[in-house]
Amino acid sequence: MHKVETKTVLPATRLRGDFIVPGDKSISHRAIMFASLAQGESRIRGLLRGEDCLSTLHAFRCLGVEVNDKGDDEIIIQGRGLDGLKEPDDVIDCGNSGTTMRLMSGILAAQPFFTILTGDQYLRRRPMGRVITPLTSMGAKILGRDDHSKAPLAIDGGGLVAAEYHSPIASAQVKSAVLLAGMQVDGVTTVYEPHLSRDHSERMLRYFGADLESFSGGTRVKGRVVLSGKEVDVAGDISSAAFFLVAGLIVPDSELLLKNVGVNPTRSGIIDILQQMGGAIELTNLRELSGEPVADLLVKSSHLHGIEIGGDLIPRAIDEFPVVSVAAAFADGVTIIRDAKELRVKETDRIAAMCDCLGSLGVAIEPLDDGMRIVGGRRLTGGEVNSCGDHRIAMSMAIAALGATTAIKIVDTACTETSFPGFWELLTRITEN
Ligand SMILES: O=C(O)C1=C[C@@H](OP(=O)(O)O)[C@@H](O)[C@H](O)C1
Ligand SMILES: C=C(OP(=O)(O)O)C(=O)O
Repeated sequence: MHKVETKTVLPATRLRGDFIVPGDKSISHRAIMFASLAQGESRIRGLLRGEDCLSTLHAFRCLGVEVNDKGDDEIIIQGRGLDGLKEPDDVIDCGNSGTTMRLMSGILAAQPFFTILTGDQYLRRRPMGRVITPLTSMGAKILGRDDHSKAPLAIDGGGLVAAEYHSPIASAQVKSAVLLAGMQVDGVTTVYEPHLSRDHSERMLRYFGADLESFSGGTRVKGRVVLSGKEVDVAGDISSAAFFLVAGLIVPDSELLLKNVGVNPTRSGIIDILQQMGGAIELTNLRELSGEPVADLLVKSSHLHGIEIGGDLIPRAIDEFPVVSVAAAFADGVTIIRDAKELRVKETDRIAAMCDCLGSLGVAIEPLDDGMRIVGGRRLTGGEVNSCGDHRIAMSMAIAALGATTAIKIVDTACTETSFPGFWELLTRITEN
C-alpha cells in the first residue's frame, strides 16, 4: 500500500538567501521534444528533472530516441528527424503531465504508427477533447475514454492535412499540439487563440529552424521544414520562483535573490500581479538565454493589498493562482480572481482545493464559478491541509505556513517532485524560525 507523505512547516521569523530555482518545466518539455524531432545532436543544459519532464523523456525513449543522460547538468539527445520515430512496443505513460499528453498527441497524430497514451489518476480525469477536436479536423484518428474526451488515448497516426484552427481557449497546450501536428505535414497550419498563451513552442521551434510566424491573434507554421539539433540552456522556472516571491513578500524582514529566472512576458503575469498588490520585486541583469528572456529577481517583505485580476493576465499566470490566493490571504482588503475557469481542470480543481485549504485555516475565501474572492488581512491559524496530490497546492500551503500563527501539517507532499525537486530542502535552507 502506497504511504502518503506529509510535511509540517513552521512559521518563519524571516527569510534570507540567494539561489536558483530548477529549470522551466514548459521549456524543458519542448527542448526534449524538438531535439528528438530535429536532425543531429542537441545538448540541453539546466533541464528540469521533475517527474513531468522525465515522463516526456521516457516517451521519446519509447519512440526510439537515444538519450545520453549521465545525471549531470547536460543531457544529449540524438534527434531522429520528422520521420525517424518508431512505433513504441508498449503503452506510453505520461504520468501526471498534461503537457506531455497534449503535445505528444499533436506529434503522434502525424506519425504513421499506433500509440496509446495514458497517465495517472489525475491526468486520466483531465479534458483531452480540446486537442482531439482540432487534430481530428486535420484528419487524425484518436479514440479515448468517455466518448473520446479522456485518456487513455489510442492514436492511429498519419494521413493528416494542414488546417486553420480557432481555439476557443487560450491554451499553450492546445496551440502547441496543433502546431506540432502541422509542422509535420505539407502546407501551412494556423492557430488562432482568444488571448496570447505562453509562446515557448513558437520561440523554440524558431530556434531549431522551423518556419513559423506569430501575428496578433495567432501563429502559423509551414510544414515539413527540417529542424536542426541545437544547444539549449533552460531558464529557471518562474512558476517555481513564484512560491519564493510570495514567501519573501509575506514574511516580515525578508530578502531573497532568485537568479536566472525566465521572465518571458507570456509567463510573467505573477510579477505584475504581485507588484500591483504592492510587492517590492526588482528585476536586474535582464538577458537572453536560448531565445528566452531571463532576469534576477530581488524580493523584499512588503505590505500587500487586495486587487482584481482577470482578462489576459489570467493565461500569463495560470499556474500561479494557488500561490496568488496565499498572497491575497495576507493582503489587506479583497482580492477577486475572475476569468480563470481553467483552474478547475488542472491536476485538481484548484479553485475548490485552495478554498478548502485556506478556508480550513480561517481565511475568508469563497469560490466563484470562474475564480475566487478572498478577504485578506487576518493571520492564518495553523492546522492540517491536504494537497489532494497537486504539486502546486502542496507548495502553496507550505508558503502559507511560513506566515501562519502555528505549524501547518500538509498531507500528500511527494507530488512536489512533479515540478520542483528540491523544494523542501530549499525552503528549509532560506527559512529562519
Ligand atoms: O504548454 C505548457 O507548457 C503549459 C500550459 C498551461 O496549460 P494550458 O495550455 O492547459 O493552459 C499550463 O497550465 C501548464 O502548466 C503548462
Ligand atoms: C497544470 C500544470 O501542468 P500540466 O498541465 O502539464 O500537467 C502545472 O504544472 O501546474
